[in-house]
Amino acid sequence: MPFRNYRTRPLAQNAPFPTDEITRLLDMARDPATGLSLAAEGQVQSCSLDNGRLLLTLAIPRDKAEALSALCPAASRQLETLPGVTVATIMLTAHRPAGAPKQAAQPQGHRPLGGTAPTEGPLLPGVKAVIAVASGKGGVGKSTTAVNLAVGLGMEGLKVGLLDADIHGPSLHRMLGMQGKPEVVDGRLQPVQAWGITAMSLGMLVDEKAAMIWRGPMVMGAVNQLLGDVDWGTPDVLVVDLPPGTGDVQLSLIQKTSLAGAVIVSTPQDIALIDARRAVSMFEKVHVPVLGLIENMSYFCCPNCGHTTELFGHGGARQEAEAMDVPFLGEVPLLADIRASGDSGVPVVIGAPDSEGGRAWRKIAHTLARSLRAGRKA
Ligand SMILES: Nc1ncnc2c1ncn2[C@@H]1O[C@H](COP(=O)(O)OP(=O)(O)OP(=O)(O)O)[C@@H](O)[C@H]1O
Repeated sequence: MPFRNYRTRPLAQNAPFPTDEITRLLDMARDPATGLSLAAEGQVQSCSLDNGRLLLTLAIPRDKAEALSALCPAASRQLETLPGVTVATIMLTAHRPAGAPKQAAQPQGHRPLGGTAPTEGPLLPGVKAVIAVASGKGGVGKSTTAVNLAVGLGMEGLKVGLLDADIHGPSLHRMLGMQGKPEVVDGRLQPVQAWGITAMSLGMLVDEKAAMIWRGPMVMGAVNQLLGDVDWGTPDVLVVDLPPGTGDVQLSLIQKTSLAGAVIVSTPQDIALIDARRAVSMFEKVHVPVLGLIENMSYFCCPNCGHTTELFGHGGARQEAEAMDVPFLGEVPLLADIRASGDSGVPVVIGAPDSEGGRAWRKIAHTLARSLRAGRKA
């Protein structure tokens, strides 16, 4: 079994990952009827050990996903015989079988992390509302917005979950200051508590460099698992931070959950607004209500003299929202404090709730909370 891109963390003291031993143990959980095994079919994407919790991510052929996921519980038990391992979790992501023709991207059925049987049907049955935070263009502050909105909704008294579905660049765990690996209880990943909400990011589970090169089906497999295999409980709202653009993750999320709506983040720059328009139009085409547009990095306010500069122009998102007939939710300035809060893991709505940035996001969270409570569009 090829071991590529795995993180070398000692399993037992000072020992490297015993790759041959892992392969041998996975092979012991072979299906006697078909001869299939995770060792023969899987490619290791990442492998890590933290406080006795082993997390192994395997890429498997898409057409064997169901048969192989059924082997996960037995394979996990085998891995738990390794020294230093108390709980082993196997996460499966799918890839196209070699030589198979490319197909239009389609989300796959939900495949469990080691422990439970495959399930069908809509994911997130206990979640009352799912809100996507999206942007057409990268780097406009979508993740920063998702974090501050989610925590802001929590401050409004709602029970909130936050999912980082930005598979190619997960960052929420850092913005929330989350460390270590999530717990696994009864084969289900437990979201981590931070600042009054619960959150889960792929960045806590796999090697980020490995995830960066994942292609369509693997990305969608990972999203399905983050939705279906995490014990989200019964939050009032699950905020999902999407990757920029209109690709596989957006498609998977739309097909696998019933989205209550999408919030689009843009800077006032023309180029970002053109992409924001594309994002709005994608959600409208699939009948997902656009809850509104947020203008981030709206203007720069000098912390020394208070002078305001409109670095990327100003007011473009408000005009765009009017032109597209979607609500304008508000503008957030470009502030050094906001950048610093993202790096320090303390969201600005917590660290500086009365700063300009803190006030702006709390106001938007208030508007969204009101509309969620009223069960109607903001
Ligand atoms: N209003 C703001 N003021 C200052 N810095 C900001 C602001 N919004 C975001 N940033 C900073 O800009 C950078 C990019 O933000 P963020 O990661 O939220 O963008 P993104 O749109 O999610 O990016 P990606 O496309 O990579 O997912 C981060 O360093 C963040 O701290």
